[in-house]
Amino acid sequence: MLRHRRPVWFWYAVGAPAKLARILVTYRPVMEACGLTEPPSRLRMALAATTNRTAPRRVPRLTRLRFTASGLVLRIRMEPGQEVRDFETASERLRHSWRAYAVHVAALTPGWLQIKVVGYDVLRRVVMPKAPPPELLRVPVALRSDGSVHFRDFRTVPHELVMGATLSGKSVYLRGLVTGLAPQPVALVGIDCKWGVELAPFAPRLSALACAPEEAADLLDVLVEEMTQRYELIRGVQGLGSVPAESITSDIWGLPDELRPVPIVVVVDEVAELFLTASSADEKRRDQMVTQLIRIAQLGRAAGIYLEVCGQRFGAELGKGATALRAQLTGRISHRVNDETTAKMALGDISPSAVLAATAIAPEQRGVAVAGDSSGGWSLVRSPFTELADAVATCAEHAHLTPDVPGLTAFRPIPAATGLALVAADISADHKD
Ligand SMILES: Nc1ncnc2c1ncn2[C@@H]1O[C@H](COP(=O)(O)OP(=O)(O)OP(=O)(O)O)[C@@H](O)[C@H]1O
Repeated sequence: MLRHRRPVWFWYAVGAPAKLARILVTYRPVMEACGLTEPPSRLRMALAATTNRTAPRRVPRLTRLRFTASGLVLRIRMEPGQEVRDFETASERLRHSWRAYAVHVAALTPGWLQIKVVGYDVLRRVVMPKAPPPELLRVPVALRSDGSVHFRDFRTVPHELVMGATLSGKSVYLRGLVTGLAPQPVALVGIDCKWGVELAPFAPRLSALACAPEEAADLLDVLVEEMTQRYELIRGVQGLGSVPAESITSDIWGLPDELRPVPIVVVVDEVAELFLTASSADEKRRDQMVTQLIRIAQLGRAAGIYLEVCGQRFGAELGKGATALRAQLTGRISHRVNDETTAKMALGDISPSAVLAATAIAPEQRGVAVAGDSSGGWSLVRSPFTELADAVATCAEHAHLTPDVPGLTAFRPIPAATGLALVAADISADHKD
């Protein structure tokens, strides 16, 4: 992966035009050499026989070619008898034939497919493409190896598990996520049993923070209570006689704007700490916490409560409830892991090739991860490097947006009044400058 050391501008100035010329000139011979042609039709063969010639084999038609920041995208019409898997199997051969860094095949409509020819290693130095207008709860968190953007979309994938060995890039990934969510009307809740070292710097933008297992247990109880109240609200609105049939809702998103509670994103850093016990009293608390986490994972989506759970390892050996919780976390991100078992914990139920890809991430590829979801799809991604100072500055800048969730007030790390005072001080300092 770290072979191509040419700067990105080289791709625009030299690589892209050269690649275009190579593909156009060699398209037919490459298709033939890669076994992606089909025998001619009977009519063609008959016509050719009348002139004593041999009819050429049918080549899938290249109908469109588009430049992107990282390569070229070919739109291809397949010949009868071909399927997308033929091209997927040949992708390594196509890659070498066109001297590309990577080739990704994707199905379009029946009979059509797209081939992304990636010119260089886009994950070596992550440059995110121009951001589309921000959408609520949809944050561009990483770049995929095919040059497209990987979004953390809480409305599509409500809960996610982020795994990785120490120094693999989990915190940088979380920083990017928090930075993306900070300007949105979302309540951020942190559970960081590493004494708060990872999440406490974001305190101005957090509606609640727990830095010890005892606090985490209380906070989770409050979150479950909040979830229950939201369900009661939804049920109350459903029960109103005046509600037209088309407005009946089963989650907070169908509620009228003035009634809809603010979505809550709960970030749990180092989940294994929640499972650790030293005494039988701890065990009771642990069981209660895990049950509450599982309840949020099972029922939170409709109530607008989402989980982002991070850890170095997350398997059955953590104790009762660990596998049940993991099964509810649909989104999976696995950074470099120390052993295959850990990769299997994160990605085993997604695809064996995803497990292989995660175990192949080298220690120097910090921030590189395999992103998968339970649909079986996965891709290699890398988050852009976000400095802690930048993430902290974004949180301070948007401190005034921190929603006041009444149940969470006791856990708010910086009381609302102080947060506003900080912003006011910031603004007056800016004016003086
Ligand atoms: N996306 C990235 N791009 C470039 N460098 C990165 C990236 N992610 C991580 N790094 C580098 O790796 C270092 C460690 O990353 P990070 O602190 O996120 O690891 P971690 O998995 O949270 O480790 P720990 O579990 O020990 O806290 C960072 O300080 C940074 O230098």
